[in-house]
Amino acid sequence: MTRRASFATTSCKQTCIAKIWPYNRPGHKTNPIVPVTQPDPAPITRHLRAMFGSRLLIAAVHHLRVFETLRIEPLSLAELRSRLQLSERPAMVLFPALCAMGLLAHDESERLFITELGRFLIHGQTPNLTGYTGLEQSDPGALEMAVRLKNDGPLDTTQGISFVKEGEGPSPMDDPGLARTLTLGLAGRARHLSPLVAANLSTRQGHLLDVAGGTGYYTYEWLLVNPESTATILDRPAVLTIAAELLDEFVQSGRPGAETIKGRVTFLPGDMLTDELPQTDLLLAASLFHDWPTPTCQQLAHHFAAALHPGGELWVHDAFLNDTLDGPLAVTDYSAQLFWNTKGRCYSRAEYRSWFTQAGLEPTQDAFPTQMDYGLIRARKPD
Ligand SMILES: C[S@@+](CC[C@H](N)C(=O)[O-])C[C@H]1O[C@@H](n2cnc3c(N)ncnc32)[C@H](O)[C@@H]1O
Repeated sequence: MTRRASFATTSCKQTCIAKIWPYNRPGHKTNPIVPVTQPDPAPITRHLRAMFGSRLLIAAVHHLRVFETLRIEPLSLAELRSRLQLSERPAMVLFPALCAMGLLAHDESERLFITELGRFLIHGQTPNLTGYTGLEQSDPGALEMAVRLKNDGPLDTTQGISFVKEGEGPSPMDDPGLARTLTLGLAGRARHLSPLVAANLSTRQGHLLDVAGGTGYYTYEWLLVNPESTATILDRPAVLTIAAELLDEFVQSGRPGAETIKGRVTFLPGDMLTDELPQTDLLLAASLFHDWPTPTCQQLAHHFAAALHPGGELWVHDAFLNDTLDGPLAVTDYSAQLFWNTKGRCYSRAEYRSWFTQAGLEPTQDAFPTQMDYGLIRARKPD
């Protein structure tokens, strides 16, 4: 879908009060605490992330010359990657984005080809728009995007990567000032989405492990809906300092039941990649996998599966690519933003399901949209 068409759909949502995903899903209790309607802020994040999609477009046309490479014949993803010398991650960010923009498509043999629209981006084609797009080719963001695509990330990683702690190297999440900035930067999103997530997660008496829980809002909201349950929030120590401050505020909010939450939450400072995880009934991975490359996601899926009791559930709250890897545009733009800022990207539900199956879990086919182009999927550990 083109950006224009996609935004046109959004603008209806923008002006209407979007209906939040039904709380009365069969088998799930209605959550009386969450208001039934509130506006979806997705247009704001879509416009923000469109900048990263623009950088991909300019880099593809002028610095990687994707359209020259494909002009003779359609190519498989593997062949195109090999000719452009792109690693898996940048390829899985760039080509779904160009498909979502309507510039490339897959033929019946899964080969990528240039669409009629995309032909305007072939140098030497008459008429073409490469002179016009070329006016932006020296934009610093586009130049840097080209570098990151070719290098699978920034050239200088000595200060560490946002939202990521891996191994012994420095991490912004272990620096008190940066951890505060980055965690509070996510607080508004978490505050808005957490009641929707809590309303869709299973309602049960038991324990929730919120891995890489950040602000902790997802846990606090779930505990409000599940007054007999307990929870653990695992994150880096500097992040949990902020989560504890936000919990104090939450407890004093005057919301019914909020005063009971403090005694039901455990903060667990640690490293989710290497530490043994506490056993749990539900495990929430909110905006977690998208910070990591595929092999780490596979490793995390095994690690999380091992932490679940039989019959326990792994829930993922994230933005998902189409299984056909051709959109949606809002998510390919988000994937470009994550590619720029983290070690990850957006993944399709099919990719998640394959990791969960390999880890011995049983993924369901359910998909529960929340807001801001996010949704929930889940997998169950067999009894
Ligand atoms: C994108 S944030 C998501 C936070 C929260 N789940 C949310 O949705 O708002 C990723 C979180 O992962 C945490 N994290 C990164 N590497 C980690 C590690 N090795 N162990 C534990 N937490 C880690 C970061 O500190 C950060 O809070």
